[in-house]
Amino acid sequence: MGVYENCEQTYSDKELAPQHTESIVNYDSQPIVNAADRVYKLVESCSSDDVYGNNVQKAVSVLEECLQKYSLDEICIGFNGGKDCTALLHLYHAVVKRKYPGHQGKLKALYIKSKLPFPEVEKFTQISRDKYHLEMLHFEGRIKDSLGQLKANHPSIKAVIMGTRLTDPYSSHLEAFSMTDADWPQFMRVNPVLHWSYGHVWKFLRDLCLPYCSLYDRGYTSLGSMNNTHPNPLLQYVDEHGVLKYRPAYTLSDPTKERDGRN
Ligand SMILES: Cc1cc2nc3c(=O)[nH]c(=O)nc-3n(C[C@H](O)[C@H](O)[C@H](O)COP(=O)(O)OP(=O)(O)OC[C@H]3O[C@@H](n4cnc5c(N)ncnc54)[C@H](O)[C@@H]3O)c2cc1C
Repeated sequence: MGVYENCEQTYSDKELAPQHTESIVNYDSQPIVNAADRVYKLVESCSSDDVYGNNVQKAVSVLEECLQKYSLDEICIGFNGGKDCTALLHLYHAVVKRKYPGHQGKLKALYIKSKLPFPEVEKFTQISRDKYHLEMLHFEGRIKDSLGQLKANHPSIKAVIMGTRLTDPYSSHLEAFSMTDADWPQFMRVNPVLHWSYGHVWKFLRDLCLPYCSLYDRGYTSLGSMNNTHPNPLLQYVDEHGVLKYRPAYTLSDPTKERDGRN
């Protein structure tokens, strides 16, 4: 598993676990190397009534439009280790590979560290940095202040690609390309996965065998900081030994309860 050898169990590891050998799994051991081929194959083969496939297609075309409007130097992806931007990072990587096949440089990623980050999130962002060859633009503290520092320290950046979905708080008015609000540091917010559902994000991560933060396999369905995030109570169960456990995030059946572990 290369870079992932020391990391906590991911979905991909679980699929390889010995107890699962009786089932047939479409496992991709090199999902990042094969990103462009697999993503574009998915997009090219989807039918008009396939909501998931159409959402992936839409995300790819928003990213392609972004790459027409801005150079790679003018773009960074907002990456905090959450599931939405994990799916998005893979899409961005795939679209860049398709448009610039010989590109060897690093993609810029913005990571604003919260006051009390989960160590698992920190670790996952580092693993992703190495695996996707990211240049991390690292800040700490409030998002708004950090964006002010981003503008001052990296004046070439004009657009931030984000994993925001319409169901996120205060996001229902957003479009694929929306400037930040007038009282925020000015960046173009690029929102390729706005119309994705909770289930679409998990389908994408699991179908493409992408690594994701291990907290999601321990019942967390939406990640904030350590002081305001818990496993989702809807995923709780008691095992045969009477031990309280949590099912993985992708098993959550009611997507409206995604943030039930956050306060
Ligand atoms: C670039 C940017 C521009 C913003 N502009 C505005 C604005 O104009 N007006 C306003 O009211 N609020 C703005 N916000 C705040 C935003 O609306 C959310 O409040 C914030 O993203 C946290 O939401 P969440 O907890 O739901 O996180 P998420 O659902 O995880 O956030 C959605 C997406 O934002 C990005 N993101 C979130 N947190 C981070 C982080 N710590 N480091 C890097 N990327 C991150 C990721 O791409 C993530 O997928 C902005 C945030 C960012 C990162």
